[in-house]
Formats: sequence, structure tokens, C-alpha cells
Amino acid sequence: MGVEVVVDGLSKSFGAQTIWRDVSLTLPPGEISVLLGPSGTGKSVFLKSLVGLLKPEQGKIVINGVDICSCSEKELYEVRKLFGVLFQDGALFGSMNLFDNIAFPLREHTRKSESEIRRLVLEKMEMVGLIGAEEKLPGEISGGMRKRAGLARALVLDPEIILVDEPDSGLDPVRTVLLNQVIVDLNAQIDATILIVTHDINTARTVPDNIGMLYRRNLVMFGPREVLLTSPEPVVVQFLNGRPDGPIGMTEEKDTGADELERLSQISVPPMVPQLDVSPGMPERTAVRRRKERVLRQLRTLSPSAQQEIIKTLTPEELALYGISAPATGAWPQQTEPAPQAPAAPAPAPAPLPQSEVADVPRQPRPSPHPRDPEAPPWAGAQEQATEPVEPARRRWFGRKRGER
Ligand SMILES: Nc1ncnc2c1ncn2[C@@H]1O[C@H](COP(=O)(O)OP(=O)(O)OP(=O)(O)O)[C@@H](O)[C@H]1O
Repeated sequence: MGVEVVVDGLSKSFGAQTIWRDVSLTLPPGEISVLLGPSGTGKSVFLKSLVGLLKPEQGKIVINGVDICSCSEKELYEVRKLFGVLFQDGALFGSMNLFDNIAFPLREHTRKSESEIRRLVLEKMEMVGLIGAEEKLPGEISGGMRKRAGLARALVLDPEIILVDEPDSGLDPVRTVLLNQVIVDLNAQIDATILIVTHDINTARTVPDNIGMLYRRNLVMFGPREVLLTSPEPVVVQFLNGRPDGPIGMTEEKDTGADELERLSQISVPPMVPQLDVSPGMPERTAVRRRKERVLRQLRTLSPSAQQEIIKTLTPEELALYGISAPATGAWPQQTEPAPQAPAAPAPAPAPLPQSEVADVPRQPRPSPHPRDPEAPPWAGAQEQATEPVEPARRRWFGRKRGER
């Protein structure tokens, strides 16, 4: 299984330009996560920081117990072996055929025999559907094939963490969906921890287990996909609807008028769509089961709308197993804490949760479109207000507090 990546209080600047500050998140092992954000918010800088190509000024990135922000070069070299990276353009050598491009890391970093290299390269080419294209040069194939070749090369050293920078860039919507399917199938086969940076709304809605968003030098949120995909935060609503009006402008520093925010608060988030399933014949994604257990343990800490979406996906057996009662109108599911461990023998299944009851649960109140503090980002006030009814203790739907695991 892939390894966990713990990012804690990370800040990165270039000279006087702060790219992002105090970013904390955990990429759960073996799960697929997506990082969204408008152009220029530092998503690529974040990926490069994760592999140690850029050094953040503050914070930690802990992988297998090693903080790669403060470790020795030797330790960093070892940790880097865990990564496979697919860059935006595939980063293929134009003068090498696909076979040699994909074999390159094996020839550079291992002492494997040519016959073993051949076996491994063909295995990865098969995984991404490129068998038969071994002799092609990068310039002779489509953008989608180049991406898949880049992915095969990222896979060839059997990484436990795969970083994918804008897999959709330069691809038409169909090729993007096909590449997304390859990534989901790969996750099922090798169970690697995957982080995808993308602008593509469809990718964000259908591929990941978890989603985060960078905006105005902050990580707005990071958590189970249901949290962001049902969030009424103006920046999220604008992004997911691809609208010109809202806090995101052509320049990052755009000031959003109260009228514009008010208008945006009337627009609903698009309904959730199911995650991409694995292709027929592929193994199941074990990450799905692990994620479900993890998310159910933190269910009561999530936004009501996210809870509602998660509960909709549960079978009656799972509702019984996790002690989640069907939400009566106006009430949220009650769950005893600490979250229950799965009992040895499942309790008898209750009657199925009536769909009408799930649908009737009121959505969380829309936050005020007016931020409390003119310096604070637009979601800052909204988050506190919306969290209040869920639990008296301090709520965090998105991300983690510093030091929180
Ligand atoms: N090596 C560098 N030196 C100085 N500034 C840099 C460097 N790398 C990135 N930047 C700056 O960091 C900011 C964020 O860049 P980055 O490429 O990470 O954004 P992004 O969110 O990935 O954008 P896009 O979605 O358009 O690819 C930009 O202003 C960019 O100019």
C-alpha cells in the first residue's frame, strides 16, 4: 500500500512573494486526492515541494517518518525513490522511442538486466494501454498517448506515491476521461497514494477520494470529496460551476463586491455525481473500503451536506454496523463517540433508510456573503458560522489543525 504524506504548517515564498502559508493536510495512504485552485495559486509549487525539488521556508512534510524539509540529502534521495511524477507535458525525451523513455529510470537508477527491464517496461505499458507503441517517438503520438507514456515512466520504479500535474492539460474531454480511468484502474492495481493537480471540474468531481483547494495563498479546505463538492463557499461554488462572477478573477487579488457574493450565494453547487468505478476485470480499489471506514469515523465532524451525501452511499448493513441512525427530518445522524470499530459479527440490518428522509434533511444555512474581517478570505467567517450547529466543540470540516493527525 502507498504511504501517508503528512504536510504540517507549510509555507513557501519566492522573495517577497508568498505563494501559500500554513498549509496542513494529510494524503491518506493509497487514496486518490485532488488539489484544485485557480491558476497561479501554487499547485505546481506544492507538488515540487512534496518531492523536495523546492524548499519551503516553514513547516514539515513527513513521509515514512522523515521530514523531507529538514532531512539530509541522503535521506531525501531515499524518500524520492517512493515517488513517481507525471509532469504536465509528460517530460519525455523527444529523440527516444517510448520504450527507451519508459526504461530510462530503470537504466539510470537500477542495475537490472535488459531482459528484466524489458519485462517491467512492457508491464507498465500494458497498464496504461500502450502495448504496440514501443517504437513510436513522442512526436509521432497524440497528447493523450504522451500523457500515458509519462505515466508509465512514472510507474516504472514501482512508486508508492504518484504525483500527477494537470493530467487534463491539452487533452480533449474524452481523452481526459480515459486518462482518469487509467489512474483509477492503476490505483486499484498498485494501491499507491495519488495526488492530482487539476483545473478540470469533471476530474475533480469523479476521480478523487479527497479534495483540497488552494486560493489566495491558503489551503481553503482539504478533506473527503463530499465536503468540497457540497460546499456553499463562494469560491468553491464559482469554481465548480465555472462561473465568471465570484471571488476568483483574472488576477488573484480581485475584490469581490457584496452584491456579487450575494448573487453567488443564490447559485447552488452542482449535484454530486458518483466516483469513477474501476474497469471490468480490474481488482477492487481497497482504498474505497479504507476511506469509508476513515470517513465514517469522522462523520460528525463534517458539514451536514457532506454527511448527507456520505450516508446516501451506505447500505443498510453499513448503517447498522456503524451505529448511524436514519436522520429524522431536521436532525442529523447521531453517532456515539468514539467512533465504533467494526464488530466481529455485523448487527442485523435495519430497514433501508427512506430516501425521502435523506432528501428532507435541511441543507446547512448559507453563510453570510460578507466576510467579518476585510483582510480575511471570504470563507473565513462563513466557515465558523456554518459549523456552529453541528457540535458545540470547535469544528473543522476541512483540513487539520496544526499538529492534528
Ligand atoms: N522557481 C520559481 N521562482 C520564482 N517564482 C516561481 C517559481 N516557481 C513558481 N513561481 C511562482 O509561483 C506562483 C505559483 O506558480 P505555480 O506554477 O505553482 O501555480 P499553479 O497553481 O500551478 O498555476 P497553473 O494552474 O497555472 O499551472 C507563480 O506566481 C509563479 O510565477
